[in-house]
Amino acid sequence: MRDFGKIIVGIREKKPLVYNITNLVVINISANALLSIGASPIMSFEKQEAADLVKISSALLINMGTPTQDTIETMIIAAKAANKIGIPIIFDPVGVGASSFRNDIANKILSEAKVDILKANASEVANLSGLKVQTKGVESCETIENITDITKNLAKELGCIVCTTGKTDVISDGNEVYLCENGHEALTKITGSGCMLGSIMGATAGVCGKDYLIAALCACLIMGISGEIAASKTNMLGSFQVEFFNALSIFEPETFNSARYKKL
Ligand SMILES: Nc1ncnc2c1ncn2[C@@H]1O[C@H](COP(=O)(O)OP(=O)(O)O)[C@@H](O)[C@H]1O
Ligand SMILES: Cc1ncsc1CCOP(=O)(O)O
Repeated sequence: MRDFGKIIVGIREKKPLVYNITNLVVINISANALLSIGASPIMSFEKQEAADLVKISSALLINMGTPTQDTIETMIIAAKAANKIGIPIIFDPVGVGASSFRNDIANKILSEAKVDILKANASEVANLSGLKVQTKGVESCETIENITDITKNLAKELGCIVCTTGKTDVISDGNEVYLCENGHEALTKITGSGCMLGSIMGATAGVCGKDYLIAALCACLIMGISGEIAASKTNMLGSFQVEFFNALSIFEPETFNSARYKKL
């Protein structure tokens, strides 16, 4: 089962600090997702402390879900500091394609910083790839053909790992491609599933050495399997969220026995 078990144990042992500059909708659930898996969260928007926070963190998560001029500046400062000391950056371009403001922000971040993992839903990945795909705010709303090739090509173009989420998650470094089939539809009915996945990717990337392809795949498996476990306990969406956190908190190396993924 590759090194997934080692990653989950590593998170519990190291308790990696994940510095989240994320959106206002998910700030609490993302912090709780990290705590549930055994990592440590810090959430901050203030540029004056960005460089100091990077110094003590194992990974940086940048999520542009509720962008403001100020937070974007903080993201750029933090990202440059992260590049300097070599901690991984996970970038979630939430809602790119919905407004030209968001498109400009995503392009600015990608041109001014070296992102290690770009994690986005299919509409966002398609838009970043230059396809004019209809987007419904922050949700993916079209089935995009050839998403595997689009993901691989974007990874090659950006020189980073790209993880496209959906019923099947596609993860590529531009050469290798993994497909992760774990997950549950209930994950699409609560806000913040994709955002929590980005934060969890911060935890996996923070303990995986430099193998960010496996870190991204591992986070997708953790998310998908935990979603499946939660859905097996309840069909109520409120309880689903509680069960999802419960599943994260008792996730063990053996839990990866339910992993459904393949390498193309
Ligand atoms: N139809 C689906 N069935 C099962 N799991 C899904 C489905 N759609 C998305 N997921 C899972 O939900 C999580 C969030 O993905 P997604 O909804 O694409 O992101 P976002 O919330 O950013 O739009 C991922 O772990 C993904 O695998
Ligand atoms: C609803 C909403 N609006 C701005 S950010 C956000 C949360 C999006 O979270 P996710 O893309 O993970 O569902």
